[in-house]
Amino acid sequence: MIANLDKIQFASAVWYFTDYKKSLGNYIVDVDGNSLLDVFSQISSLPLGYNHPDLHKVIQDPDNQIAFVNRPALGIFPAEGWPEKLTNSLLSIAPKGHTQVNTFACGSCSNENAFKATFMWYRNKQRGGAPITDEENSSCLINRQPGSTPFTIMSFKGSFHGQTLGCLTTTHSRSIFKLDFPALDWPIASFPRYRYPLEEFAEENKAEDRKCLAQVEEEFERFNKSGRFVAGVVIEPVQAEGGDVHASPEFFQELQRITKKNGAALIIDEVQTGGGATGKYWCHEHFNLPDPADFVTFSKKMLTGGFYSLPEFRPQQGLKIFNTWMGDPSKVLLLEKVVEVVKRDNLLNLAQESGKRLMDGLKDLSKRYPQHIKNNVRGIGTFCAFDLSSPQKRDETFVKLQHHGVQSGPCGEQTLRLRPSLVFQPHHADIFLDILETVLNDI
Ligand SMILES: Cc1ncc(COP(=O)(O)O)c(CNc2csc(C(=O)O)c2)c1O
Repeated sequence: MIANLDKIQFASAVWYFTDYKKSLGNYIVDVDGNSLLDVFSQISSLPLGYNHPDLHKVIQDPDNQIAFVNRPALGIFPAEGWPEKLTNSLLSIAPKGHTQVNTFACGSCSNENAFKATFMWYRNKQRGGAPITDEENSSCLINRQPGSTPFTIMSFKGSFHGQTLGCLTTTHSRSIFKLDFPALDWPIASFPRYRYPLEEFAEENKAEDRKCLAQVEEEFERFNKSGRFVAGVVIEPVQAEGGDVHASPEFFQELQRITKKNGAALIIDEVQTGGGATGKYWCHEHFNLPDPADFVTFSKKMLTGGFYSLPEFRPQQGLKIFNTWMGDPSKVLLLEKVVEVVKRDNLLNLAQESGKRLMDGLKDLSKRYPQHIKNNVRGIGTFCAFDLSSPQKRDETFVKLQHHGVQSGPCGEQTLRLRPSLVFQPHHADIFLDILETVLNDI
């Protein structure tokens, strides 16, 4: 099957063809009939696992079929009832203080448009109400200032924000994503790298926070002095592709203060951390930020891309935060049902309960197999990860887990990350941990 696909397109990234009829709940089934406990869930994008009956009902409902058949250009032809759909789905689970939401196709599209909305907001602040000049309108058509601005977005080493060109400039996780592509010269600061166990290295890790925050301040000063104004800062609550790298609530609280002090926007990229796996819909809500983030971008488990933004970031004109589809109402119909099921079945609490079972078990295995699992087991809810002793051992463990019936996911240099769906229960954690121990005795 891969060979057949490869006749049509590059297919070497395919892991295996999947039987989406037989895949069910937490289990993915390949076309050979092998059933694996899926703790990766399509790169962390399945909210309710495979073939959830409530989602099938959404599609079987005749009132909904119209939305699946007629995909609207949402920016100009929304269907009757669209505001209510957005209210019942996305706004019903919005981060505290957010009342505005836009939908887009994917995570990259959401981050790209958050960057654009940030640049417009920053330029309008500079204008202070002055009219747009003819020189601005003519110069931007040929990519020249003043119409094209010299603004930048600050990002962090190890980050991942997408592979479209603007996002790619803010992505720094793996060279394979960056090689051969042009990149904009935007500021890059360091994301904290902690020593574990955290309780033993509290002072060292606080010093690490201070060092990284000082770099943020330095980059603001360096770029603003040169007129390459930093209009926004984009950051993941946990750097996922970069290796599930965590930072303290205090780091994020201080980052928000520094960002505000420099007149820039804070863009929190919840594409991978958002959607409930951390026990809250929004991971950054574990950080008790003093104020709402200016933007919260999302995709994956939310089934639609998009961003929440504070009212001051609304565009002043049409067609600037805009594209043909602006998302997909059929995905928002599914999301509406997901939100209902998460509430009905208390799945955010389940993520906390299953996550605790995972973390306790992983910490126990890291104590009993220190030669294989490093002592930096980390996670929030089921958004967990552990490091093997080397990239090679990580890869070997990944393959042997697969052969023993577990589909996990690699990230960073030597990390295995867990990204189960929200229907993952404590007994699934036990099954995973038992199989992991079997594999640890075989690597
Ligand atoms: C934190 C964060 N921000 C943005 C993105 C981009 O989302 P998509 O464009 O892939 O939907 C992602 C997507 N994650 C992702 C995992 S592997 C991958 C890839 O392009 O290879 C992408 C993300 O994790």
